[in-house]
Amino acid sequence: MEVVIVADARSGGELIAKAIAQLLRRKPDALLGVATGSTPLPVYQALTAQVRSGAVDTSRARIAQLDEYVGLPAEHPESYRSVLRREVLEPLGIGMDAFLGPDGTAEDVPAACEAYDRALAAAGGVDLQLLGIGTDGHIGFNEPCSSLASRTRIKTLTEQTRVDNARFFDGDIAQVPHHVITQGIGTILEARHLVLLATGEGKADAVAATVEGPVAAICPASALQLHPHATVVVDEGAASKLKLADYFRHTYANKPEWQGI
Ligand SMILES: N[C@@H]1[C@@H](O)[C@H](O)[C@@H](COP(=O)(O)O)O[C@@H]1O
Repeated sequence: MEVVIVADARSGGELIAKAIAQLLRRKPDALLGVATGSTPLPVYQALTAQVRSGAVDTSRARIAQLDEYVGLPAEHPESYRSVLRREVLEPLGIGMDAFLGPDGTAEDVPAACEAYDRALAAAGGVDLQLLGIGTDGHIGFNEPCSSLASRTRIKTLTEQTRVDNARFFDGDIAQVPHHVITQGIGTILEARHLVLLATGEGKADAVAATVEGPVAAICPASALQLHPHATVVVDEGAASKLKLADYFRHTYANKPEWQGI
């Protein structure tokens, strides 16, 4: 696992957007796994700026969703499908025909979950999966004690995650669904490159457990330690509880630039 400590969220966004641009130059129809939440927004903004300046071409790129609320109509402004359309697809000029996501409105949710895993595999797998992290170490919506081998499935949100996400629902927790579909940890680990972005001191404990703690289901993001190409990008706040911060700074500063992340 590589840990890159950046000055702020904006620099983190630019670094990851650069890696995505490099991937798209190598593979124009790459399947990009994207996450919702506030943290990845600087990545999407930096990538959009690159598209507008002509530095990167996203016309053949494909987008895959990480997770979704169960029961919210697809057109609900806070369904993750709507959020991704607004924050990723439209700014990057990518159409819904290049979008893969689970059906959170399906009558048969387990069948919809299995269908999504099959669709990801049929699309050739995710090339780069961008991840945020919950304060409890969750990735996607894999809450603590999720199986590290899990596939896409339905999960019940913890009260903390519903409280955290109420800000997207007028601060009204009653509007936050209890159930979600999330790519499983086993599914996420199949992506070729995992890039987790965490910013702010509020994520410092979760980041320390992810990077320096044991691989354990209590911290789902610690499963990244099992992946051969995982990059954790953190700002100073999110890095503040890393014991090996100086080591991470030193190795990244001395890395050959052509390697990228
Ligand atoms: N399902 C999403 C996660 O994918 C995201 O990483 C997390 C953190 O969100 P934020 O980046 O806003 O802190 O929120 C939600 O739970």
